[in-house]
Amino acid sequence: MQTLQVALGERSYPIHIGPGLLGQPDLLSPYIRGRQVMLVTNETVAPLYLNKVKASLSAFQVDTAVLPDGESYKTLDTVNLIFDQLLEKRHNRTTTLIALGGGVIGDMVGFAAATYQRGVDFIQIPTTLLSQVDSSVGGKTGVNHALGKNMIGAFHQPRCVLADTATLKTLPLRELSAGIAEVIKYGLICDQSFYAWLQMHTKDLLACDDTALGYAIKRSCLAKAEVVAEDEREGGIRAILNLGHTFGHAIETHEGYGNWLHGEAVAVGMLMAVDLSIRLGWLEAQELEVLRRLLVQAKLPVVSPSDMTPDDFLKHMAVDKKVVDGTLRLVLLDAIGKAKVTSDFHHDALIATLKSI
Ligand SMILES: NC(=O)c1ccc[n+]([C@@H]2O[C@H](COP(=O)([O-])OP(=O)(O)OC[C@H]3O[C@@H](n4cnc5c(N)ncnc54)[C@H](O)[C@@H]3O)[C@@H](O)[C@H]2O)c1
Ligand SMILES: O=C(O)C(=O)C[C@@H](O)[C@H](O)[C@H](O)COP(=O)(O)O
Ligand SMILES: [Zn+2]
Repeated sequence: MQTLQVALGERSYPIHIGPGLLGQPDLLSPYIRGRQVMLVTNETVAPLYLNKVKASLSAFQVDTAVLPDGESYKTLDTVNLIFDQLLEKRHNRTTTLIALGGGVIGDMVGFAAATYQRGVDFIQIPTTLLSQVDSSVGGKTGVNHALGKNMIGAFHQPRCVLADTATLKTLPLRELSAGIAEVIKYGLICDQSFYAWLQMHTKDLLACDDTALGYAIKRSCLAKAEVVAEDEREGGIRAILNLGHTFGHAIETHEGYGNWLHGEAVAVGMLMAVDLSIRLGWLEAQELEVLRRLLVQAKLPVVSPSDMTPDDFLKHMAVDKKVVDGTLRLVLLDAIGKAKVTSDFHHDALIATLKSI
């Protein structure tokens, strides 16, 4: 097991990464303050891992909520099902919510924890690659709105993150690929040598090789922990974690939540960000092909949805959370490993990118 730390003063917390961590009581109990625990998962993950986690919590009053599975259920109505359980089982302010599942469960449970009785503790047990490298860390929680991704939410940090890499053995290949998209993001925004490593080892990640997965998860969490420690609430630098997301969220919203996986939409979005950075003269032209090859290797899409026009993109991008006073800001690259948030691009260049990808 490897342990990283998210350094946020009194809200600091560990990220434990390794195989076989589920079912170890000592990794969870130090982070549970009261006697009550609400273990929340979904219909797919429950038969796989719920009993194992529950068995490790025998010292507590454990209640469970099993939610429907899918991005289309990442809504206030589904979060309300968590509140129903919490109230029916009389959970008080010392309760701890535990999110067992992918990013959809993590985001919703985090939001329920941020708002139940004005805020209670929660723990992340991520079981997808995407949630182990990204969504379980950093405290962004929330739900989707029909008009925009993650539009309702709160910053609320978990008390600890337990990433059992053995759970990835049951993950469908398409979901593994979606997680690799966020891993590639870290190479692009802050680590050129990790990006080069990914060119060599993406096939190992797809084959669920323990060493490769362990390294990629650790490197990604380290990058995210550093950025979050510097800028917890996205006043500045944290926005680089949004590379490809302004385009990607537009795809997810337009296509209907769940039809394009988050990682798939981000993959095409990153290609757009690289294409635009090249058009602006900031990045070497060859980088578009390098990224395209890597995404293809990772079995990710490299073309935007056939039914989306540039106007469709612009409509959705206009509600992006990085928009300031009506001005769109994008995360673009000055070099591989060097991202910036900028509004310094010509509208025609953006349209050319939207048309060409
Ligand atoms: N909060 C953040 O910082 C942040 C960061 C990135 C993404 N996100 C959000 O995360 C969500 C995507 O997360 P995701 O990719 O984990 O998707 P997901 O939560 O929908 O999980 C993907 C699928 O895998 C299933 N699953 C989970 N673990 C499994 C396992 N071990 N074995 C078999 N099946 C398993 C799930 O039930 C689901 O069907 C999006 O809503 C995105 O917006 C949030
Ligand atoms: O943690 C962050 O900050 C991120 O931007 C990570 C992203 O991968 C993630 O998809 C996040 O939920 C997007 O945030 P949003 O603020 O654009 O909704
Ligand atoms: Zn993301």
